[in-house]
Amino acid sequence: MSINLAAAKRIMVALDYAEAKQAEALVRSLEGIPCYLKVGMQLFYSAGPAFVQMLKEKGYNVFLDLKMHDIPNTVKGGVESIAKLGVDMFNVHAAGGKQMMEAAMEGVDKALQAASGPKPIVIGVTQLTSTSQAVMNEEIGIEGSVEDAVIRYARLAQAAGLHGVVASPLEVVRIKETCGSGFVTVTPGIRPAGADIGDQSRVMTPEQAFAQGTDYIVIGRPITAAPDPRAALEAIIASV
Ligand SMILES: O=c1ccn([C@@H]2O[C@H](COP(=O)(O)O)[C@@H](O)[C@H]2O)c(=O)[nH]1
Repeated sequence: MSINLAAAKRIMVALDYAEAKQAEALVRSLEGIPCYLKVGMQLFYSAGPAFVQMLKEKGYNVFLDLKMHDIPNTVKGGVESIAKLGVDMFNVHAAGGKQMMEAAMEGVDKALQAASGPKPIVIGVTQLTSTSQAVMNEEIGIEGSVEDAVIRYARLAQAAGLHGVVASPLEVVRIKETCGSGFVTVTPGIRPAGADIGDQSRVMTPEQAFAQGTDYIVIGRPITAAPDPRAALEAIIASV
């Protein structure tokens, strides 16, 4: 089967596993498909930097999804450590504020002064795709629409010098209108038609998400929990 390489590069597979050996088996099963690989907190906390370095040695683009959110000085230090790993993308919570996001960018510059390498794409998490309108208003206590909240975070992230945001595909058109087409959007909350939504709330299919103009889609369980993950990824690639 021939693979649409351009589409594959814009699909991030979430390696949400407890142990390195499970993630390694998944990566082996996807061999030859140039998808992005996303390492989140579950795998990073157990497998650590060595796992990220192994993916980089295999030539993968890696998104380190640790969603940093702390005081500016701590985030700057954390970013210095992860920028030295040579990841292609990482993120911080936009809710940490402009000063915290600026500190993240300073952390990148400091790491790259010490060890030269390509500059990672730094993105801000807006409203988690598991957060519904009701949860945001009634539990978290943020007023207004989710879309407006996402746009405020996106503007703040852009003002702090970040390259883009994580949001749901439902907000992509407004993010691009507000921040420009070059402002990167990374969209989880992706479910092929008929797939179980699980804990996600703001969802679209892969085809719909790309039709909104998103740059990257993030997909975990529809691939990792499939009986044949490679076939699931190939079907998604073929659908977009
Ligand atoms: O708002 C966000 C930010 C990050 N994620 C991450 O994306 C994947 C989605 O996995 P699925 O199994 O496809 O639901 C997961 O690693 C999340 O931590 C997100 O879903 N929403």
